[in-house]
Amino acid sequence: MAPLVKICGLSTEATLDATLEAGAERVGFVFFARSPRHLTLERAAVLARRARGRAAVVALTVDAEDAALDAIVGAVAPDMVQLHGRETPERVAALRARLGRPMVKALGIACAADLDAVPAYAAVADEIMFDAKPPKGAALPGGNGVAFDWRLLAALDLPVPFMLSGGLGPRNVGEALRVTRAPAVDVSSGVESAPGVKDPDLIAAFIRAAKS
Ligand SMILES: O=C(O)c1ccccc1NCC(=O)[C@H](O)[C@H](O)COP(=O)(O)O
Repeated sequence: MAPLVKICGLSTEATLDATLEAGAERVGFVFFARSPRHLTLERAAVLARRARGRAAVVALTVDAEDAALDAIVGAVAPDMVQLHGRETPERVAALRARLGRPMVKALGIACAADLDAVPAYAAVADEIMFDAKPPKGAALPGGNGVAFDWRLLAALDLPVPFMLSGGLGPRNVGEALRVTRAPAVDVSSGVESAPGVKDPDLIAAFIRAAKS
C-alpha cells in the first residue's frame, strides 16, 4: 500500500494547492515563533479552510501552554496535533483529553537508546513520528533537514502507527521506505528552495517518489 504523505511547514496558497493536487493526505502548519515556517492563527485558519476535506490539517507545536493550544484549536480546528517538544507521556495524555484530537508525538532519534522511550509514548499517543535529533546548536527542534540511521527502526513493533521524518527528499524517500517499511512519511526542508520557502515542483516530486 502506498504510504501516507505529510508536507509540513506550508505557508502559501500556491504551495498548499500543489500539495493537495499532488495527493498528500496531511498538511502541517507550524506554530513556533522562531521557525521560518511559523504561521499566525489568522493565516493558518485561512489555509486550513482551503485544505479542509482534501487533507488532514496538522497543527505542529513545541512545548506549548494550554492557552496557546486552546487558541490554535479554536481558530484553526486542526484534525490532529503534533507535539514536537519535550512533552512527557503524561502531558501527551492530558492534551489528548483536553483538546479532543488525535496526538502525534515526535521523538528525536540518534541511536538505539532513543527508542527506549517509545513504549511509554505509544501508550498515550495516536501516532509516533520518528525524526532526527536536531544537530548541536540548532535553533529549531525539527525541520533541520537531517536524517538518522533508518536501520534503527527495522525491528520496530508498535501498537500505534508511525511516521518517518528527518532529512527526507524526493531522492531518498524511496530508500527510506524500503528500509523502514514506514506507513507514513513527512518532509519539510527537503521540499524547499530556501528555509521556509516551499517549492511546488519538489513537493510534487516528493509525493510521486513516496507513492511509486
Ligand atoms: O519545521 C519547523 O520549522 C519546525 C519547527 C519547530 C519544531 C518542528 C518543526 N518541524 C517538524 C516537522 O514535522 C518537520 O517536517 C520534520 O522535522 C522534518 O523536517 P525536515 O528534516 O526538514 O524534512
